[in-house]
Amino acid sequence: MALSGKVAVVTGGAMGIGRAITETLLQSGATVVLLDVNESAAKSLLDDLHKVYGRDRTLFLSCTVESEEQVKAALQKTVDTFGGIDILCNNAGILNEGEWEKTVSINLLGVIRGTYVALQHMNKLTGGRGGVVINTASMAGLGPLLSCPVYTASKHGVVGFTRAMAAASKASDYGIRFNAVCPGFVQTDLISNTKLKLGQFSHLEDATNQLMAEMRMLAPSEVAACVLELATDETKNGEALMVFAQGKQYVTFPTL
Ligand SMILES: NC(=O)c1ccc[n+]([C@@H]2O[C@H](COP(=O)([O-])OP(=O)(O)OC[C@H]3O[C@@H](n4cnc5c(N)ncnc54)[C@H](O)[C@@H]3O)[C@@H](O)[C@H]2O)c1
Ligand SMILES: CC/C=C\C[C@H](O)/C=C/C=C\C=C\C=C\[C@@H](O)[C@@H](O)C/C=C\CCC(=O)O
Repeated sequence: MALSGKVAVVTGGAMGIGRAITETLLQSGATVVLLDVNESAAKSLLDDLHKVYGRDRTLFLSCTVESEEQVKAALQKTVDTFGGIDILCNNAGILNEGEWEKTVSINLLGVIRGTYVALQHMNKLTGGRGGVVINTASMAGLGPLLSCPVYTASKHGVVGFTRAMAAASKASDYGIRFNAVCPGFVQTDLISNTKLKLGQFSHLEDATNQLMAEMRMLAPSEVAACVLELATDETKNGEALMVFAQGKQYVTFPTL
């Protein structure tokens, strides 16, 4: 299988897109460590996964991506348990325009934190074995969602950070590829009760619902399949892969 012998870490791996990524990577032969704050969801998922994949290829570690200490401990535990890290999926994210600082803290700072801590373990220049980092951005990381400006900003930041890290890694010979997956609307808890999550922009919910209807919904597994493509195609570095109901498309960015 494509990922046999590989060790993957998935943040926000207990639910939604992260759960689908976890399952897809396991199906491809990887060992998966899922980090999440939702212990009940994670433990329920682990029970299901153990029945299918056994107990030796999955591990749940309670960890918020907002905490440097917890992320460092979780990734060290991963290395101590499984010998290294080959794939990091910075997937954890929230939608909350009312608590916009928390949105930035999780969606953007959490991606930066996970990347920088994992770099210490993955970088070939510091004893790592290289690998790939896949960041879950959004179509809102490529174009503005009028009802959630801060979420949009956080996801634009994820795309920019991913592309810059890809260039830095290539120029520095870290041996690590960096890519972003940019889904449209996906049927998960994140898009439930959006009116509450839009804060001062809740009056724009209808416009977003209209866009949702136009773009139609994705299943989490469709996003996970694109994550697997970015993980296994070693020609992909610095890419942003758009995923929408009609298909998928790599973004062509302007050359400055
Ligand atoms: N659902 C969509 O329409 C959509 C579209 C594009 C991108 N995304 C992005 O996909 C990612 C996953 O979202 P989802 O739709 O699966 O939502 P979800 O709410 O179903 O899952 C998010 C997971 O992240 C976990 N999480 C939240 N805060 C955390 C933290 N501080 N530390 C660790 N884990 C944390 C949650 O417990 C949950 O398990 C997010 O980055 C989101 O922005 C979602
Ligand atoms: C309320 C937010 C819910 C979920 C956030 C999640 O990340 C999903 C995002 C899904 C889609 C985002 C689309 C962003 C589109 C913008 O670029 C918009 O300004 C363009 C409008 C229509 C695009 C169609 C077109 O350009 O032809």
